[in-house]
Amino acid sequence: MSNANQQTDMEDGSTGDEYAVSVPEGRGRDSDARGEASTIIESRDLSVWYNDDQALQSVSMEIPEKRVTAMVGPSGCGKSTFLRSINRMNDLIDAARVEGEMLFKGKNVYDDDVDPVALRRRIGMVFQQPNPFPKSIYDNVAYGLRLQDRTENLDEKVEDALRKAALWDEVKDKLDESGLDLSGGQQQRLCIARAIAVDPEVVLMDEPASALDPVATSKIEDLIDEMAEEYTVVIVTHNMQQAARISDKTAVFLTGGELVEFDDTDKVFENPESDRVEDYITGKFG
Ligand SMILES: Nc1ncnc2c1ncn2[C@@H]1O[C@H](COP(=O)(O)OP(=O)(O)OP(=O)(O)O)[C@@H](O)[C@H]1O
Repeated sequence: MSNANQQTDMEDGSTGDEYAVSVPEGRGRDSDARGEASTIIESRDLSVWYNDDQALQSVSMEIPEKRVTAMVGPSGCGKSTFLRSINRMNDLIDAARVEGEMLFKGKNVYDDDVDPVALRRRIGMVFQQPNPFPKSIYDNVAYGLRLQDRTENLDEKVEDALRKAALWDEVKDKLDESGLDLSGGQQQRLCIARAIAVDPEVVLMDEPASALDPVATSKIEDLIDEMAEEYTVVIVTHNMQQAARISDKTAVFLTGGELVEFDDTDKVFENPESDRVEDYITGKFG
């Protein structure tokens, strides 16, 4: 798909959530054409607390394989907390406590015999701020492969990841230069290349385009669409137009960490079940 004509979300050029949202014509992903997908991740009554404050309330959701699932909702409603629960990044936060289950291919990732480091190899993550290592472009992409002693045909693997991240043509002649010297949008695609170099099954993205300009955002959106051919993508976004453009499924969280609606993206945006969701997506609150 091309988002070249969608560089801003609103006619007045703003990108804020404060205006009413409608589903754009020619939505990016056509779930029906892809048929049924099996569930790869399933949360069952998942609740998360930070000390005594509950951030997620008994969330149950099935995330389809090789699809794009978007999480939207007002600030502080628990989107990032849910995302981090999938690959146990919340383990790194001392105050965080999890109850319930998060199944990845049927196995609860919180079982005692699950190694979180191994889990994160299968479920990679891309953050809001591009965070390349202060290393060469090549070494950024090769990093995870070297850690795992998977250095056979390393050049090919690095090229393959950079191609999949739609960055190869821009960097192939300067692989030895620092990743930090790239533009913000290129740095984010480098982080995506680094995440996919180790062949994860799932890529979690926490507002991956919110620090980028509209052109770089459009490239990331196109890339997410392509990534879903091979990976399951779960993305947190503040931008509901973006969710409508790029996702197959949308989860709407509302204040208090409640999952209020989870359905096909066009259903959520065109005909939501819940009045609260309708109010939220039409900008009446949030
Ligand atoms: N490390 C933390 N320690 C304590 N409380 C936290 C921590 N991280 C998040 N919280 C709290 O948990 C709740 C959910 O936060 P979370 O970041 O998951 O929401 P969000 O929907 O992703 O918000 P935003 O859109 O603003 O990023 C908030 O009340 C937040 O203050």
